Amino acid sequence: MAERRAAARAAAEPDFLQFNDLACETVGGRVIFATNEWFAPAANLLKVKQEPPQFITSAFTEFGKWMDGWETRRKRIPGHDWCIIQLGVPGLIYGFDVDTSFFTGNHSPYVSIQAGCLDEPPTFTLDGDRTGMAASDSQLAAVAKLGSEVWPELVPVSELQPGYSDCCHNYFKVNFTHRVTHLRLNMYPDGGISRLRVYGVGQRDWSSVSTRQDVDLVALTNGGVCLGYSDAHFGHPRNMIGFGRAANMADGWETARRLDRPKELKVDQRGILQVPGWEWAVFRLGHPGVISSIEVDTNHFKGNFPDSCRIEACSLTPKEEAQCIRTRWESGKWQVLLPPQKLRPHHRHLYSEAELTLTRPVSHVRLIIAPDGGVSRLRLWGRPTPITASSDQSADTSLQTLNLQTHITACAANTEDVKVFNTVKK
Ligand SMILES: NC(=O)NC(NC(N)=O)C(=O)[O-]
Repeated sequence: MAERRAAARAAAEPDFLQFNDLACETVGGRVIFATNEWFAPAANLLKVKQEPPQFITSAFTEFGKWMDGWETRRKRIPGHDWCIIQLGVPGLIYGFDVDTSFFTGNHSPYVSIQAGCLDEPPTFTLDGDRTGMAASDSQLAAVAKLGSEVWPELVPVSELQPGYSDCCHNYFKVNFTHRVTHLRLNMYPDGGISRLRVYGVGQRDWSSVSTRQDVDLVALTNGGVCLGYSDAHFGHPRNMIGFGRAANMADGWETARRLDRPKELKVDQRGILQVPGWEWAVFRLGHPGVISSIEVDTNHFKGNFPDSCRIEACSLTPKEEAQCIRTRWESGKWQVLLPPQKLRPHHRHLYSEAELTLTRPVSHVRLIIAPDGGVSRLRLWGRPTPITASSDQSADTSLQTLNLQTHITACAANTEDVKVFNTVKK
């Protein structure tokens, strides 16, 4: 019953929720200006997903009811409230979730979102105004220099549902093909919003990166993105490419226990479990490159780390990528990058060049774990390879080519995979 409910919920959710949150505080997203923050600060909008909005009936501050979101005072002057958010990872935006959890009777009735595409980040941070008056003239003048009034609209003025649990997610799909660095979130005329999730794919400026410098090519901050997976029961694989080390198990990739594990377990000469099934996650690198070292971190996974892992890689054109997504990544192009490795609990596994079996540039990788379990971080260190017009991977860096429709297919396929996984052995 619970599974059926989860499947129905997943079917109703938009596909863009599979992408990365480019504004979250953990990737460096921050609010640089808010017209008013009387009841609750706008910084709450960007809290990490693992900290869902709370409501504490008995919690009050000297300003009023404590709320876990951004809440302005009831406006008694002309205008509307708005704030400016600097994305932690500039990139292409595919959709928003404006979450109004627990704002009932004080939620913002209308919202719109504008995009800033700035070459130079502003050098100031302005504190939100808690006095209940309008932001000062000098604050507004500084913000006006950003041009926020004229920024293009990603979400036109739209009605918001209040924060009851069955309608608090207000999803907005976006069709905008420019790299976004900032957002202006407008509330009409005032009120509260608990969280803003900005789903997209990072776009790093690679011109400043030397081809002789090792970088984590799959990092979210460098434009890496998860394009498919077999199971994400407890944690999404995109968490593995997040910033720093994982805060806890929820900040990693964790699958359900596979039901096809043999009743009696056996190991081979290397001590690796002999099991019929495995779980997988595919990533596109932020830039094609030659991978020279790998980190697989099972931090926090102590009784539920995978027995072993291996990594495969390949180089795909956007057309080939679309085809792979349609066929659920069963393409024959995969080649072994890291042969099977026995894993340890709660441990940072480092693999050097000598242990890797591919020396050519790749654009996609597939992490395979057996039989199931959790991995908190995956780091793929390597050198970005120069892109020539004739190169196979020429368009891979232009994430504008990401085909959302094929991604939807992959997500639908994964839902099916979860069903298949419960009854059929791989
Ligand atoms: N009970 C309330 O939530 N009142 C007010 N909001 C807060 N946070 O106190 C309001 O009406 O805007």
